[in-house]
Amino acid sequence: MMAKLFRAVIMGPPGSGKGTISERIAQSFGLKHLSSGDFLRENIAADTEAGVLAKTYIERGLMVPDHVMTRLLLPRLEEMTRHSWLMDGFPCTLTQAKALNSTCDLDLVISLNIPYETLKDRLSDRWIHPGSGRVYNMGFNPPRVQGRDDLSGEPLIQHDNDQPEALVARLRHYKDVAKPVIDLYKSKGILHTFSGTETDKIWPYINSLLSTKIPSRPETDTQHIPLP
Ligand SMILES: Nc1nc2c(ncn2[C@@H]2O[C@H](COP(=O)(O)OP(=O)(O)OP(=O)(O)O)[C@@H](O)[C@H]2O)c(=O)[nH]1
Ligand SMILES: Nc1ncnc2c1ncn2[C@H]1C[C@H](O)[C@@H](COP(=O)(O)OP(=O)(O)O)O1
Repeated sequence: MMAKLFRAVIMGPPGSGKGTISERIAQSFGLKHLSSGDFLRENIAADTEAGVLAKTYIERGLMVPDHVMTRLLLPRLEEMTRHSWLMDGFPCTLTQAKALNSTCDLDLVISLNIPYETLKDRLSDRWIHPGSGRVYNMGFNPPRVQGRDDLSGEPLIQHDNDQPEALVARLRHYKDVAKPVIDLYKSKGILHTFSGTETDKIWPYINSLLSTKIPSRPETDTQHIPLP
């Protein structure tokens, strides 16, 4: 018999570790990791109508408008009716949260609360493989060969909007738009907030919370794979 499906969202400012923690959750609990940034990049690469539109905003370091995001993501979620998933990067705004609400019932929302200084240090040290979206940090998870992606060997790049000047504006914007979303999930009783400066210290708390909510891997009957 298939276990109950599980749907979760992870929220947090840029650099808070959503991508990093989502990968750990996906590995440990067998949820599919869905990322708004990855969906956008796939659509841009495939030159879809929404992708072409989204590109004009992303290139300027702007948020993609709500109607483009919902047009892009909701059909993908509707295809996932038989899967458990964890969504990273969506919803970002109250309009997006309401649209998501009308498509599915969330079981849990994880909100990451990380000090500004920590975000600034991490992002100024973040390197990305543009082809895959794989993320490195020169201190925390460096690539095996400096400046090169572990799998493809291709060069890594840094985003202009990861630099401190752009980051201040991105964080201010995140705070403004995320607050009503966080309030909404709090009022639904599904919000869990984790604060700290290190992913490795936050992770055990998230892991134990999810262990109480997802007793076994939802789409297989295998045991949790413990993380190193
Ligand atoms: N030093 C340090 N770096 C970390 C830690 N956790 C994550 N990182 C790095 O910090 C950067 C940001 O982490 P991501 O997982 O990309 O964060 P995100 O919230 O998905 O960021 P956005 O995609 O910008 O929204 C990456 O370079 C990570 O490798 C940590 O505990 N310590
Ligand atoms: N839910 C959402 N609403 C609006 N724009 C979004 C969005 N999710 C992602 N974007 C935009 C912001 C970024 O310009 C771009 C890339 O997303 P990302 O990979 O999550 O961000 P980052 O560049 O901070 O690592 O897409």
